[in-house]
Amino acid sequence: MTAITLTRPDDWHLHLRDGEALKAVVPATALQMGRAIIMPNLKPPVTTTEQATSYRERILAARPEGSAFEPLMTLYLTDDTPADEIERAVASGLIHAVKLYPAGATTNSASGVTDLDRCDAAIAAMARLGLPLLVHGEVTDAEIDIFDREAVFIERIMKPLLERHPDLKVVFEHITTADAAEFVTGAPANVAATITAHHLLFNRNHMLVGGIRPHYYCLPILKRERHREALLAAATSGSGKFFLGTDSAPHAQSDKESACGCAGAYTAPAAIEFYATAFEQAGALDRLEGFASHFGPDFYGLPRNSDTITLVREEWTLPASLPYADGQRIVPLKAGETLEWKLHTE
Ligand SMILES: NC(=O)N[C@@H](CC(=O)O)C(=O)O
Repeated sequence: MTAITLTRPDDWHLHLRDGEALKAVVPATALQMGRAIIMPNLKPPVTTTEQATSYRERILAARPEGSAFEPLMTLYLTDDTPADEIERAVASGLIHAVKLYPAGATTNSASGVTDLDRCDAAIAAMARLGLPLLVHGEVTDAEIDIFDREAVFIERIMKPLLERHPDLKVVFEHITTADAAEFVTGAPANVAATITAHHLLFNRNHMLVGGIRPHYYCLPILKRERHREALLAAATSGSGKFFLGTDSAPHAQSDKESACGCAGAYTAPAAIEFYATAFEQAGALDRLEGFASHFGPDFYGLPRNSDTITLVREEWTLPASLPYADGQRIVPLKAGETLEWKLHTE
């Protein structure tokens, strides 16, 4: 095949940051995606409808001329999120989900939830109003090995949460293990998952063999090959429970290439190309459109996009780095490497 045309995809998990960074990263996503679920882990986090509404305005202002890209906003759940904030969020029509970060799990998660019981009223309101909870599914206990944190989360947090709120719509974000893929497959229809392109393409050897490659360091961390295979099988299964969420997470080059580097892979500049590569490797390019463009809006109860994009089989090389905020540079994943699929642009 030399070209494929798809309904325009959406990104159901995206970090855009704020301030000057917006101008640097919003256009990359706006070129490919119709909409994106915008993560609220700013400093300070986006915890109110009012904050999310003004953050949305700043994102809209960073779109390229003529772009119809639509940011779908989220709120950051804290121990103190009141149920009436959930009602305000739904009434606004601009907030499409609430994000659960266990306190300390990842970048800017210090204000995250310490005990889910404390959020019970807010979560009950979400279940009642049909507002999805997006879950960073890792426990943070110091004694749990970083490679086991997702699997332990399922038993300790996810299952009890769904037992208490069986009607809650839950997206298990950026799943990285066979355990999570199996859990979501067996769960009722109100439970779905996003999968990143990098977890479909890479395992932990790519990050650690022959030298430590900080641009592959993200959370949840890349796992062993058998987990990558299970994720690829889930993504290409045709199940509507699995859909595209890049978790593109920009950090300045100096913050990644550091003695204590930040977690996050910047994949937005070639997101759909990365997914096409993974699906082609699995012999499942015909399943890409469902995963990238149909199942996400179906789960969120939104219309599918009505326009299309075309990918062509054409070699191109990702730049070694790109401009970022405050005169800094940012290194995309697979910087300087050649890709085989390219988004066709006029
Ligand atoms: N994925 C990451 O490694 N980092 C994300 C946070 C997150 O989604 O965990 C970030 O905001 O940098």
